[in-house]
Amino acid sequence: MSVPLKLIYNEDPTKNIDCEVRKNIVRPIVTYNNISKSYGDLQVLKNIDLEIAPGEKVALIGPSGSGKTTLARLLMTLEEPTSGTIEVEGEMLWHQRVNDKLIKANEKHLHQVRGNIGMVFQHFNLFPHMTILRNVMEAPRNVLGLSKEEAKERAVKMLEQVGLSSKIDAYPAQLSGGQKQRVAIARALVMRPKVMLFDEPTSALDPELVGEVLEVIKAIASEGEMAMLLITHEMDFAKDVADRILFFDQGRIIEQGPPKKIFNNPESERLQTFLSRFNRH
Ligand SMILES: Nc1ncnc2c1ncn2[C@@H]1O[C@H](COP(=O)(O)OP(=O)(O)OP(=O)(O)O)[C@@H](O)[C@H]1O
Repeated sequence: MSVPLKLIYNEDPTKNIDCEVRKNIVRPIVTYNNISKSYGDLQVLKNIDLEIAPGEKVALIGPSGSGKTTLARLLMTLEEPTSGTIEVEGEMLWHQRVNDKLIKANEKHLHQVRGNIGMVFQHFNLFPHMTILRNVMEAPRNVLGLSKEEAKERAVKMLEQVGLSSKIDAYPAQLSGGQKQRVAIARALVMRPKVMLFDEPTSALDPELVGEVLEVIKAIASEGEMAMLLITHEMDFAKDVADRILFFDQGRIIEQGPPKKIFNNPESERLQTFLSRFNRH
């Protein structure tokens, strides 16, 4: 089925000024359409519209509790929106009721979508009883149905890419936090996702281990193929890696644009205040 191409970010010319991506005609890989999310009386996300282009690196910054993780969890289908839709490659993630008519999401596509999104959280959640190699081979074997040899070949390559070739026979308990997180990254990448979500991947690490993980993510980002949504409190990292920064506050995108603009010429007072806290450190 052909999906009409559209010029992304052109609905509101005030958004993403200077953004290179705007000049290109691309079908977004991820589209949030007027997404709201509430937990009881607490409205955590308010009418979010967001399109991410294939290969685009988007960083979410903002105060604690502003809704960044919730936005990522919705894409992983770990949560359902209260209203609005999310589409991945033009297919929506949930059934929708429009004018009392139920429009069903395509279950087969939903399954594919989940396989196309990799996620790395703050906590690594490795299987403690399996070697590093087995940890990375597990999903290619069980989800993709690859043979043992194929899964092993892929996993070994991935572990090489994150600098852990020498640790393939070790168990998670024998690794540092930074190494564990690099295994978690390899485990997500081995599935060859089209979109990678990183939710504060370094915030549970000792400060001296943060750099090695950020370097690995930067290297992956520079390869260019995957779209990335990065939730981070590391401003220099966001500046280096992202094509576009979204500043979130109280469930809304307050300001967005290329890193240069966001960090050098923030427009809104809220963003200026937020950034001044980091500059003081
Ligand atoms: N399952 C839940 N039930 C109730 N409230 C929730 C739930 N998950 C998140 N919240 C609330 O939603 C708000 C947004 O949380 P979220 O984790 O998305 O923010 P965040 O911007 O990622 O914060 P941080 O930077 O601290 O991780 C918070 O007030 C949080 O307490």
